[in-house]
Amino acid sequence: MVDLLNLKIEQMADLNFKCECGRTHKVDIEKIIVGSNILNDKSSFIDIINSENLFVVADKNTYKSWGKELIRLLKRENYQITEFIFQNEDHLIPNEKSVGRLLIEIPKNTSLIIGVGSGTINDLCRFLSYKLNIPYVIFATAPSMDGYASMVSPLIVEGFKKTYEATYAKAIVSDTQVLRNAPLEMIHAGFGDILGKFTSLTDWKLSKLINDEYYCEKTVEFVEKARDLCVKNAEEISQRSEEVTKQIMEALIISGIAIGFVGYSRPASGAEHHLAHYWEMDAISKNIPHPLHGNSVGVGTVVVSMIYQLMKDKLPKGLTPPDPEYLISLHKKVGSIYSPKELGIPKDVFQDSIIHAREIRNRYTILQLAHEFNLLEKISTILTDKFYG
Ligand SMILES: NC(=O)C1=CN([C@@H]2O[C@H](COP(=O)(O)OP(=O)(O)OC[C@H]3O[C@@H](n4cnc5c(N)ncnc54)[C@H](OP(=O)(O)O)[C@@H]3O)[C@@H](O)[C@H]2O)C=CC1
Ligand SMILES: O=C(CO)COP(=O)(O)O
Repeated sequence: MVDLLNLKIEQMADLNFKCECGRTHKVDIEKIIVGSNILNDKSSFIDIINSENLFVVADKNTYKSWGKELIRLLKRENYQITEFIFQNEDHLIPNEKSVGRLLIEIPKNTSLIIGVGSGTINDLCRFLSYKLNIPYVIFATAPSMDGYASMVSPLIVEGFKKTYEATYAKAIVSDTQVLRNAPLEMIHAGFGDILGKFTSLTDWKLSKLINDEYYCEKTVEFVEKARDLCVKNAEEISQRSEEVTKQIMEALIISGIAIGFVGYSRPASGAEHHLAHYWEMDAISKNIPHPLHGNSVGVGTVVVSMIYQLMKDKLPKGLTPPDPEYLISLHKKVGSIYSPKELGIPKDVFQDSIIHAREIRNRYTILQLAHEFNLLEKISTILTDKFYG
């Protein structure tokens, strides 16, 4: 039996074991690296790039943060490289236009796709890889979300954020020297995505108790252990030490692995994600900027924990919901935003999101339970007053 809770991150590559839950859990990722100054020691990752014709994808910022240096190194190693750097003036969106652009640019003889970036670049490269059946490796530039190790790609199609089946990265390569220098907001976003596990795991348990949904205790413990290590060191996050950056990155990778264990994003994504997706889609539909995914999830986690409090006499026995005051205290330690108003979510959008966010995914969460008790309007009014006055 695999001692899941005591594996080092690099030992999680290529896992395959039969779990007590009855399912076989797998990780089809050949290599996971969370190192330091790794371009100075190419032997740690170069074996993974055993293809000749590379298609390297980055955007303006990620090219600067790591892409340029990586491309220079790969050229020195005589790989054939076609590079495509998104030059968007605004935020790059994982939508039809971006997927189409990559399809236009990718050479026919590409044998490996290399993404240099965080969530959006990773999802675009993963989707391209899946559709074209060409492996991809992600060089991660920010510890901002938990999708590096997952096998799904949330994309915006016709304005709607939907999670598409995709594939694992062949390898995840990250360097704490690069990660710790990402904008602080992105590090806070990663922490927010990790905080989200307080409510996503509670929603999963809720559905197990109410609907007898499949539930894996080992997966839950695996995610909780990584989450709790980050939480323990929350105060140090803004100092960007290599050690804490590594803990955040590893927790994010573990959360992605948990998605793969289960086959869909249940361990990582509950009502807090549905609120975050709702806010993001609303902003995209109005062509206005939106907060980073993880920053929205971090706020959504506080909001959802308050919904749990408001619903406490309706919860099944044995469910322990997260405490909003505790979550707020963690945000304060980190210095991250915990109020939807401060995050820039318009009052009317917040009010509607409490009522309608449950509709964007077919997943049982506290929002669904509140809907069944006809309480969503009331909860929406209470929380809107609380945050917006
Ligand atoms: N597949 C999955 O399971 C998951 C996917 N996601 C998805 O990930 C996306 C969010 O990812 P997230 O990483 O938060 O945001 P983005 O990938 O959208 O990144 C925001 C911007 O930050 C910039 N950036 C990245 N790294 C650096 C760096 N080191 N230095 C300077 N700038 C940098 C980039 O530049 P620029 O401004 O030039 O664009 C980037 O576009 C969402 O679409 C979300 O749905 C989230 C969780 C799980
Ligand atoms: O963002 C995710 C996990 O952090 C993916 O979640 P969804 O399945 O809700 O798109």
